[in-house]
Amino acid sequence: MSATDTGQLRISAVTLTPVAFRDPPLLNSVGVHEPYALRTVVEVHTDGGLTGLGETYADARHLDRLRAVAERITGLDVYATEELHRRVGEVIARLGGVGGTGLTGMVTSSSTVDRVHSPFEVALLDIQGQACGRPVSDLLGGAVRDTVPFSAYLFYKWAAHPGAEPDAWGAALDPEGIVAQARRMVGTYGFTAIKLKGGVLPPEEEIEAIRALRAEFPGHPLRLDPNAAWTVPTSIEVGRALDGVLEYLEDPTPGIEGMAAVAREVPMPLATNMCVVAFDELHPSVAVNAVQVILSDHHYWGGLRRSKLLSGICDTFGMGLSMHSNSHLGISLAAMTHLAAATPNLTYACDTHWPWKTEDVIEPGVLTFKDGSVAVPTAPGLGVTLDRDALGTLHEQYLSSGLRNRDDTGYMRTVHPTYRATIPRW
Ligand SMILES: O=C([O-])[C@@H](O)[C@@H](O)[C@H](O)[C@@H](O)C(=O)[O-]
Ligand SMILES: [Mg+2]
Repeated sequence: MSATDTGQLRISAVTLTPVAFRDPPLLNSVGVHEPYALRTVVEVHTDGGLTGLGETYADARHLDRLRAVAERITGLDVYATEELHRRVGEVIARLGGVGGTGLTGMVTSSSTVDRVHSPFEVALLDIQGQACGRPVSDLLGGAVRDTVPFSAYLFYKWAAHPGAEPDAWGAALDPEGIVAQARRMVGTYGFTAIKLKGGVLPPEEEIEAIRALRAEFPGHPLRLDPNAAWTVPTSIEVGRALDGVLEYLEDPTPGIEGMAAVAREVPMPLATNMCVVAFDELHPSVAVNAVQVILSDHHYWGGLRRSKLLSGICDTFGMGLSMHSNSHLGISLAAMTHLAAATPNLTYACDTHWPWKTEDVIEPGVLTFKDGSVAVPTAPGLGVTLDRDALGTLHEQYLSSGLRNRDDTGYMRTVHPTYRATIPRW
């Protein structure tokens, strides 16, 4: 009788594969994206022959922590995700130190244990789903929607990486460029909501870009996210100028106190993936009503089940829930889609960097966009399959790229040597 038949599915080995995939020169408040984005593909193997997938960051310190956890979980029952979390905690306590993942290149104090736990938990849920023949969304309470809406994620960008040929998107450095980018992205994917990554140009220019988007897309909810590039007074000014235009304003200024000061004076909800990125930051934020919308992200909120816990907390305290994204691949998109499908109070279109990538590690065809939404996979587990050739190619790319940490600021300095990532800048 196999391990699956007896209900005993134990972890027999873990494979961690860092990969690098091409990324355009997208600008943000701390610099510019390097030619490659880094991710780690996590494969958890079981004695029953099933393998589960997870995807996470690949910055060097994070990878070291993943390796240490991988050694500690052999033999663990795949249903024992609480024990997994405990063991990850033990490993992180032994290794010492916090931070050090270059998560977004932004200020963050996200819990290290949750961040390291996440891809293993996702992989275990993938295995559980395969074992019982149900999609991961069923393990999270069942899909309450068949498709998950995502938003167009616009970036100011250069036409090309220094010394390279222009990419297919071209430059976007003014309102016309941003509107052209939006037309192309909405036209290709059918997105019904639009987010602009700000914090790049002086605020009045970004206000102008948002107004141009409003004129071009009168029915699309709009969001602006300057990643804490503005002071409190500037944030209030921008918030008031965009009254009635934005569905929410994301991280205008740093910190819970600063966000609370802005929230008291602007007409729209404030959202964050910077000042509340871990469970211990929820209470201080709720106490001063710093944010009205949390952008969840299973990669640093501790996986899919802990993201559901976050959704319950948001519900309890009357906060809205949206979803954050960094550069990611298909394993993450599958996990995000299952989670969003099974989270009733996730009422905003989720962020995704998906349109910016041209390479992946999964076999194509399962995750496709129609009218801006992705159909929730119905196959057992996450419903995606690794493309081993692609995985090998992107791993080779990781080795040859020489990149081992995300460093948007350092890369910007190679072009503008005096550049400083000043937060807030305006
Ligand atoms: O990829 C970027 O440049 C974004 O700025 C990313 O790092 C942020 O984490 C993210 O998209 C956000 O919403 O703040
Ligand atoms: Mg953000």
